[in-house]
Amino acid sequence: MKILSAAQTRDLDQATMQEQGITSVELMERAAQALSAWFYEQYGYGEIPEILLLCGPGNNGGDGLALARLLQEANFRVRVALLPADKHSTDWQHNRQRLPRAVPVAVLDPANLLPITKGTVVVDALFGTGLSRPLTGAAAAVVQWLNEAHAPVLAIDLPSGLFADQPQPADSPVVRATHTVTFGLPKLAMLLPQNAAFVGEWTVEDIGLSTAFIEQADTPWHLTRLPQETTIITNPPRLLYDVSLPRRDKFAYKNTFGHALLLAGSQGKMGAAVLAAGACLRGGVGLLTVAVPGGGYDILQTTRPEAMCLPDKHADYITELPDLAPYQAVGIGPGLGQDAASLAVLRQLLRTAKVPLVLDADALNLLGSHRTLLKLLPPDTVLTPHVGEFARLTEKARDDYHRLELLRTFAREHRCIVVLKGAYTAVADRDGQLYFNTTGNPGMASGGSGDVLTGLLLALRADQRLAPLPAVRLAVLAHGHAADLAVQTTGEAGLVAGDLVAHIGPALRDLTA
Ligand SMILES: NC(=O)C1=CN([C@@H]2O[C@H](COP(=O)(O)OP(=O)(O)OC[C@H]3O[C@@H](n4cnc5c(N)ncnc54)[C@H](O)[C@@H]3O)[C@@H](O)[C@H]2O)[C@@H](O)CC1
Ligand SMILES: Nc1ncnc2c1ncn2[C@@H]1O[C@H](COP(=O)(O)OP(=O)(O)O)[C@@H](O)[C@H]1O
Ligand SMILES: [K+]
Repeated sequence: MKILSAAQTRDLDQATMQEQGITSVELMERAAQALSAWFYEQYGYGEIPEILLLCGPGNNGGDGLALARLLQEANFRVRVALLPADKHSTDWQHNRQRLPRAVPVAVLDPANLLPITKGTVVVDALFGTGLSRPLTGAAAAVVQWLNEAHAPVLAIDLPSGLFADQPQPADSPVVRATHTVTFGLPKLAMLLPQNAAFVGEWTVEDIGLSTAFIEQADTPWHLTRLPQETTIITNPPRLLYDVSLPRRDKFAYKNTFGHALLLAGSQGKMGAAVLAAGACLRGGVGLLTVAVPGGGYDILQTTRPEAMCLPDKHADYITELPDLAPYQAVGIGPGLGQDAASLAVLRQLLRTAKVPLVLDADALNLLGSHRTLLKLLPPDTVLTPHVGEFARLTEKARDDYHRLELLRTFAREHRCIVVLKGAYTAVADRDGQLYFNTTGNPGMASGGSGDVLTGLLLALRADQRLAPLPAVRLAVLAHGHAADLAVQTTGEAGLVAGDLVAHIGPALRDLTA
């Protein structure tokens, strides 16, 4: 799925009207119907004493007016408050006229904003994708008043004051919504941690926007999602995959799935090696060899009997690079430590490897503190930094948008695939395209989750049937999906990295086309 800019979103609306021969008012009606359906699902009859709709002067306000009518018809108690304005959009005027007289309408007086009654649900229909500058004056006063009321707020399309695709000044007011319902496609702003407090939970409502337009639209931003049922009616329903694991051939041989080498662990951090090894095995690798410090031999052999083990001559950390000839992919980093000897192993690996590499954790920290090594990265190497590790590889980002630019630039410059881990993990490839992952949950924010991802990436990079980018997108999607399956029994607090390993199998089964 693609993510479009605010300008492209406007063109998409136009293209939809032309393609389907409908007016903008009809499109607005679809939006309002989707919103009212959201209300019915969220709140039963009589559950909310009142819905207060705050409407701006443009089509976002028009959506609000149309929604007010539909909710009134469905017997919700509604009240409309208009932002003072000299001009209103044509569709706004149309829906203002259609609003039943029974709905009380007032114009907001920024100098005299009355308290919001407890229990009232507020709809923020002030501004959407048409916001052209930060909010000031009356609009800013209304937003501040709304935020101070701490009422439940449903934002239409976008929380007012938030730009869809670029940062707003730090001190400019933005509505803090509890929920945002957006149309057609998510907006870039919704995926960034810096906007989480404004956007709240979000959902995308399908209003039948032109798929032909979306298909041809040029954008660097994409989403990776679980398989979706086709909207075309087929019997049985067909699934559309963003990325998938090919089925295994009846006569499959372990070579097809590759022999992977994992270099991981140091004294006190053998758990990272065990978790990554477990994930690699559950990820379907043909054979796995794990190079560990000498002192980690028994641990690895006991916990992961399916893997072969190469103990280093040093007891506490890895000092030697094994002969790489047998392997189809190599992973390095989980629990590695940053000893000078391990740095030398990393350098030698980068110089000599002819197979796909996955670099994580301390391997990234070593790269960050010895940046001349970056020149040695073989093409399509996979790096899996979290935000802190990424800053060590590049620079401290000004904000989340700047970080995305640094990410795309880094991936292009070093011709590698960078997996920037977070709630919406972002995969950047060497062509400058970026894919946000949509699976996973906050239960993953505990030690070892990243090690599991490294192991799974290693397995899928060793799989001879998968190209680099699809393998990485699939690993990230499956990792989050494993967590979403596991959390159903463990709960978020109780989710540990080992649960992710245990659910990789079912997650990959769901992603097998
Ligand atoms: N165009 C369409 O066909 C559809 C549009 N939809 C809705 O329309 C919205 C976009 O509508 P518009 O393009 O009219 O834009 P908005 O309603 O988001 O805002 C535009 C209006 O706000 C004013 N404005 C912009 N920035 C301002 C600021 N900082 N301070 C004060 N005034 C400011 C503009 O001059 C204009 O009057 C979407 O977010 C969505 O909610 C939906 O109804 C779906 C269909
Ligand atoms: N709130 C969250 N929602 C979804 N995924 C998350 C969340 N927090 C962390 N994750 C995922 O968990 C993993 C954590 O990896 P990392 O930061 O390396 O931690 P660790 O080193 O403890 O394993 C990443 O894949 C990240 O995307
Ligand atoms: K809004």
